[in-house]
Amino acid sequence: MADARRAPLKDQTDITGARVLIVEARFYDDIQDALLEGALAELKSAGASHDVITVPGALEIPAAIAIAIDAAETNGKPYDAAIALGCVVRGDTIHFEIVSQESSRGLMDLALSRKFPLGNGILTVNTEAQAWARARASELNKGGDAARAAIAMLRIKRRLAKA
Ligand SMILES: Nc1c(NC[C@H](O)[C@H](O)[C@H](O)CO)[nH]c(=O)[nH]c1=O
Ligand SMILES: CC(=O)[C@@H](O)COP(=O)(O)O
Repeated sequence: MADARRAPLKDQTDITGARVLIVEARFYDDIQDALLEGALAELKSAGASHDVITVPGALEIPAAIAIAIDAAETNGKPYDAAIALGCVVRGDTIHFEIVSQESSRGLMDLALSRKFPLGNGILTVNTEAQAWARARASELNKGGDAARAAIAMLRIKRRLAKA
């Protein structure tokens, strides 16, 4: 597997108190627990609060994020960033391509159209073994990767807003 270590980003713009939405697809419960553990550890070290919404599968994640963002804005408690977590494992049909590509496209559309800091932690793998290699709670955890990406984008957004 390609080296999963990431060069630490230099931007340390304060995001203490940021509200982060996590939308998780609990298709593989135990793998999801590991991804969520990795993401929560990153949010804790960044001083951000979080809410978790659970959906049936990865295909539902983008819509759930859009619904939750709008509801939070209406309630006067907007989210500052979002993290998508899930695991899509290839089966016997082309459904894998649909679920993995459409969930990813939906997240990208959201991030671009709303200029919204978002991390994609949806694993798209051929086997559960590949998923576990990317979900175990360590520096390889893709849940932690997605949280770091969302945090990095939020720091950029806040820094540029002050510029
Ligand atoms: N096969 C996987 C799915 N499939 C379900 C879809 O995400 C969706 O919930 C369904 O098509 C109804 O709209 N979801 C995963 O998250 N992981 C999979 O491996
Ligand atoms: C990613 C999926 O939807 C997949 O797990 C479904 O399996 P299959 O393609 O055999 O129906």
